Amino acid sequence: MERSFLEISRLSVRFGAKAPPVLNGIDLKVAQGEYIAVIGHSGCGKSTLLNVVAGLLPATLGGVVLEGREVDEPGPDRAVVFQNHSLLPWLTCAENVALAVDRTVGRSMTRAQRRDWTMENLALVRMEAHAQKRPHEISGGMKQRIGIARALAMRPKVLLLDEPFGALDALTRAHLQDQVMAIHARLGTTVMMITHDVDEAVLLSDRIVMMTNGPNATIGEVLDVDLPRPRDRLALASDARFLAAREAVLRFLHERHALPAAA
Ligand SMILES: Nc1ncnc2c1ncn2[C@@H]1O[C@H](COP(=O)(O)OP(=O)(O)OP(=O)(O)O)[C@@H](O)[C@H]1O
Repeated sequence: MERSFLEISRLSVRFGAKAPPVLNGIDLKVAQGEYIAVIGHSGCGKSTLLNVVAGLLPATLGGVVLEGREVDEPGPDRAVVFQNHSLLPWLTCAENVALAVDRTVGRSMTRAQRRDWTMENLALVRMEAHAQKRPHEISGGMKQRIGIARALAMRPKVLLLDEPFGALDALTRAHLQDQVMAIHARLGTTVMMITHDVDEAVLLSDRIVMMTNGPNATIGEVLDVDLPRPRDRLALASDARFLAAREAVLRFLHERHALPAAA
C-alpha cells in the first residue's frame, strides 16, 4: 500500500529551550484511508503529536506533510474531535454542525443544500432525530456523536480523534466504536486516533503506533492489525489473531515500556 498520503518526518517537539524534547524523531507514513491508533502511557506525547498534525502546535524540528503540502496551521482538511465535546451550548445540535458546514464545504452551497448536508452528517451518527435539541438535553455519548458529525461534515482528509470515547461508559463506548467503524467503511476517511484502550486500538485500527515513554518519546513499534473488515466485536473476542494483537500491545506497554513507577 502507498503510504505517503500523510507523512510525519523526523518530528521533534520541545516546550521551552531548556526542557528536553517531549517527542524526538517521530517518523510515520500513513496511507489514504488507513485507520491508525496511537497508544502509549500518559504523558508520552500522544496529544502533542496529534496537535502538530492538526496544525495547532508547531514542530520544533521536522514536520508533517499532507498530500504533498506542509502542515503549518489548522485547516478544514484536518478535523479534530477531542475527549470532551466542544459544542456551543446555546446552539442546537443541527446548528452546531451547520456552523462547521458554513465555514468549510458549505461556502459554495445554497441554504437548502447546507441544511441537507447538515442532516446527512447527523444521519451518519444516527442523530437526525435529535437535531433540534441543545447539548444540555442529550447524553455524553450523543454529544460526542454530534462532535463527530461536525468533524465529518467538513469531509476532512484526515480525522483526528483525541481519546474521543475516553469519558464514556463501556457500553456507550462500544456503540460509538461500532458507529465509527461503519463510518470509516462508508467514507474511507483517513483516521488517526489516540486511545488508552488496547481493545479499542485492536478493534478499530489497521495499524497501532506504540510510543515509548517521554521525555524524548518516539515510536517504539508499529503493529499491523491483520483482521478482515467488517469487524464484529463478539466474533473477535475469541479470535486468535485479535488476542495475539492485544497481547503484543499489552506486552509493549507493560513489559518493554512500562512506566518506571510501575515496572
Ligand atoms: N503547552 C505545553 N507546554 C509545556 N508542556 C507541555 C505542553 N503540552 C504538553 N506538555 C507536556 O508534554 C508532555 C506530553 O503531553 P501530552 O498531553 O502530549 O501527552 P499524552 O501522551 O497525550 O498524555 P495523556 O495520555 O495523559 O493525555 C507532558 O509532559 C506535558 O506536560
